[in-house]
Amino acid sequence: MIRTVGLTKRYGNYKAVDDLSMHIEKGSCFGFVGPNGAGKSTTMSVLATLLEPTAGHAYVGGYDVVEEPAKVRQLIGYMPDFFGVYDSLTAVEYLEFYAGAYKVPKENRSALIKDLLELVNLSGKADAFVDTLSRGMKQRLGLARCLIHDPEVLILDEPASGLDPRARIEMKEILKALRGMGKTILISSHILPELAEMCDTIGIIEQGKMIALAPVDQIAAQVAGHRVLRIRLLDRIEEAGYLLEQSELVTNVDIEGNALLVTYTGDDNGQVTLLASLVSGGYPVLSYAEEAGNLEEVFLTVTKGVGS
Ligand SMILES: Nc1ncnc2c1ncn2[C@@H]1O[C@H](COP(=O)(O)OP(=O)(O)OP(=O)(O)O)[C@@H](O)[C@H]1O
Repeated sequence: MIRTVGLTKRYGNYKAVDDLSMHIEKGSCFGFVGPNGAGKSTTMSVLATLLEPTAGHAYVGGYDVVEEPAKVRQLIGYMPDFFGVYDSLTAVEYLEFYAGAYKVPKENRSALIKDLLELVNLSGKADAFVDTLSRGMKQRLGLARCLIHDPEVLILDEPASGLDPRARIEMKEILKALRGMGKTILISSHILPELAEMCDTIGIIEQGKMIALAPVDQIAAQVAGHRVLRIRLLDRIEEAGYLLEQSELVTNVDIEGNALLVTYTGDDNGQVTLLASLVSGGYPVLSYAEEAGNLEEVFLTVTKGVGS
């Protein structure tokens, strides 16, 4: 449903998106995660036909975003990371304005707007002025706005950013409902675990390049080659760290209090050998454990150092 092929976008000499290729199946939810400035918004703006690529191609529903932008716009609902709302309008008036812009037949508008407000849990705020809504409510109204022409594809640039935990949960629930309706969703965030809860595929982008892309249940496994071991010792911490650094399966050792955080690229058998080398060397190992397959950890591991 969405495809980019060698997509590249430069701002002057700076490559914000660098030879990015990805494919998002119809009906799936693709989580686009990356640190600030990674190129998520730029990629999404190209897909939303607001920016032209410098090189490469992007397609939505088979339409080239440069060749047939009008067709693409009809297919997508795009929610930018920052958007203004017209404060002097009520929630209903705001949606009526967009329904008009998308030429929704007049006779259908009020039922449609009622349904959309219900979907985004804003029925009680139908006649409230937009400037009286909380940030979370404004975000949900923005989501309703991008659904006004019943698009098949949603491109949502950090829809949960700046929201408190409760508002994030509400947003997540709405997105799940949209998935249930069969929409294809491309959603970005800085927060991998949050995306993992609702997406089926995760792409991690940094410095304009896709550095990991896998089904959500495999993204941790994909980087399992870089798991982190936490080894607590009674003493001789630095010495033990030095010993472990000699292993070619260990790429980094950090000391945190009385624990070593060991970045490890081997398999389970190698871990046993590593522990055995500590024990046989007489190091007083208190505990030895793999850090839980924490997705935030995965994210930090794969993005570590690339952007710094
Ligand atoms: N109009 C512009 N002119 C010049 N550079 C830009 C422009 N827009 C973005 N950039 C740069 O391109 C890079 C990618 O920005 P982009 O907004 O796509 O990243 P992002 O992953 O969405 O980041 P964030 O999570 O902070 O929104 C950044 O270094 C940014 O400073």
